[in-house]
Amino acid sequence: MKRSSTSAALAVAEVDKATALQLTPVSRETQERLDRYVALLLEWQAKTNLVAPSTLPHLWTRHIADSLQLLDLAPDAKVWVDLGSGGGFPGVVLACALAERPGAQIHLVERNAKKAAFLREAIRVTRAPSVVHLSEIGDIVEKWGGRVDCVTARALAPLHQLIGFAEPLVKKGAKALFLKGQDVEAELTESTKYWKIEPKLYPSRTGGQGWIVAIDCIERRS
Ligand SMILES: C[S@@+](CC[C@H](N)C(=O)[O-])C[C@H]1O[C@@H](n2cnc3c(N)ncnc32)[C@H](O)[C@@H]1O
Repeated sequence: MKRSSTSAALAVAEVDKATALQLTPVSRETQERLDRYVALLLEWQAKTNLVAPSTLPHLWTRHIADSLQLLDLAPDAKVWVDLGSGGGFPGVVLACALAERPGAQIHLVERNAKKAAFLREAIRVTRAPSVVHLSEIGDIVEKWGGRVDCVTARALAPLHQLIGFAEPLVKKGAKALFLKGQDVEAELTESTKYWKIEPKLYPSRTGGQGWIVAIDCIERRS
């Protein structure tokens, strides 16, 4: 890349980071953790596809603020389970933000060994309170033994499948928070064929056509 285009890219990234931190402000300690996470992600992105390359110039708004906005919807939650964490959204970002909260623990469930290795390294460099489970989601949620306050997922599966993944944890008292795109209404219509749910919908703070679906109670239709 030529020097002028490199500095233009850096300027775009700076503006994006400032925008993200305005949308979802964090403490200085959390920002330092997130900076370490972003540096690691950019290093690994060269060899492992962790996020869509087209989203890299807007990493802070598209991925980090998108993840951070979940915190206000579960302000007292300490134990989180993030399903299909991939490159760490929203799980690693939440873990960075909750690092100072006593008792906070974020479980990251990922079946891809390379991505799980990245997640472990991200936790190491950020010292975030988190555990990586290299596992199929079904195997983990069915035998979940401890407390869980919140279950999250982003870009993992259609909503009716996410509800099926989350059901055992919601039955144990967790609130489900799913980050969804513009087709949320159609996905909700499909979901109600299989599940009795009373979802709440929140528009994404990061703009675009995104929505957050919050569900407190899940019952399978017979
Ligand atoms: C499209 S990526 C999204 C990653 C991240 N949540 C994000 O928003 O950037 C979906 C991730 O879920 C993982 N995944 C899909 N199905 C899974 C399953 N049944 N059990 C565990 N991980 C799964 C994939 O390996 C992949 O890393």
